[in-house]
Amino acid sequence: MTDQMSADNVGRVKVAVLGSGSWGTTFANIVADAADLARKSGEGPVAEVVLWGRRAAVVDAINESSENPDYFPGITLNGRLHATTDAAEALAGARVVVLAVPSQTLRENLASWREHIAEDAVVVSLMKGVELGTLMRMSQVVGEVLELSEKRIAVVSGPNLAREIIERQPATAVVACPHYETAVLLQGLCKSAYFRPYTSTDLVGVEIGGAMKNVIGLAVGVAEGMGFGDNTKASLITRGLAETTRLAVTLGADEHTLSGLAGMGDLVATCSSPLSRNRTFGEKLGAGKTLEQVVAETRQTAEGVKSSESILELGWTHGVDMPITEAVVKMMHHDMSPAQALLAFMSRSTKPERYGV
Ligand SMILES: NC(=O)C1=CN([C@@H]2O[C@H](COP(=O)(O)OP(=O)(O)OC[C@H]3O[C@@H](n4cnc5c(N)ncnc54)[C@H](O)[C@@H]3O)[C@@H](O)[C@H]2O)C=CC1
Ligand SMILES: O=C(CO)COP(=O)(O)O
Repeated sequence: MTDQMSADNVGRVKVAVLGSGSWGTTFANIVADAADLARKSGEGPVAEVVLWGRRAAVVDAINESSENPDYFPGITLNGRLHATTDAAEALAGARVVVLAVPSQTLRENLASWREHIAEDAVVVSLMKGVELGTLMRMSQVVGEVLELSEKRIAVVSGPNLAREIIERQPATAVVACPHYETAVLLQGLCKSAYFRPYTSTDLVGVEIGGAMKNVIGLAVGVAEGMGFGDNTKASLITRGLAETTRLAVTLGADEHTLSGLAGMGDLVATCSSPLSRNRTFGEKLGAGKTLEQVVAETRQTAEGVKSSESILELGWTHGVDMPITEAVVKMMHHDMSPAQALLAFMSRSTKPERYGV
């Protein structure tokens, strides 16, 4: 897709969504529904959506009965959605490539997909994590492995609990790309009757908001599991947003992004919803289960568990104080009990409400 190309002269666009888990399936369905709307109205680009998945049984079910029985049994997907286990087939001719795999496997996935990704494709990350070791945001991993300029890398993020959106409940999101026209084009591809995307050029703010809300969601879940009430949870959400904003702004984000959909919006959705995997993970831990028990019970990706470590290191590297993230890391990775983590958090030295950047 060239920089000059606009939404008006694109016409048909092949969109490959890689990853047929909870969010990949849901996002593919959004784009297919958006294409139906565009087809009917004659306005905007019309996407042909191909979903790649690892498991043949899931792919067959999508193709034969428009259902993903592993994640959303009983929900009818858009009938035009086509699925395949062959990444080369999914990627052939795709001008938009959407990535929906766990953050920590992205690098190895991209290495195997790279040769099939068209040179002019725009690559969109749906992931909310930070890579362990490199401390890179997902768009940075994409840029490094695929050697893409940032103009061809975008992110979609926001308060988007997949279960609600697959039921076609109204939701909003942010499509972020430093190249504004690309963000507008992608906005057109996923705007449906129930999904309203806004544009942003602040990739850093949108990605840090998405990754951090998982960590804060874990902390709020722990508080819930320990039996604490709304004051405790509101305090964690608000101080979590302050922590998120400190980190994001230090990394170059616009402060306003963090009070938008990809910051506060997603934080509120995740921290309030029993549908959130991160919040549920924390809740089980807070209620007294061991980390091993909770890990064994968790089938879907709870990104904050691993990303809490990389995010804390990122904060430390840039001299950002991250007390909630630190408490989460101690519980997730250093055998600290929720009660000990709470004590450590509450007994820190007192501070002004606003400090740091
Ligand atoms: N589920 C949700 O409501 C939302 C999730 N996200 C983000 O989307 C990303 C993906 O999450 P979900 O789809 O929810 O997770 P999921 O656990 O539901 O699905 C992950 C998918 O990746 C596949 N997968 C696992 N390991 C893999 C590997 N090594 N190579 C290739 N594929 C592999 C799984 O088979 C599965 O299809 C995460 O970063 C998450 O934070 C973002 C917005 C909403
Ligand atoms: O990102 C999400 C909501 O926007 C999904 O949250 P969980 O990964 O915690 O389920």
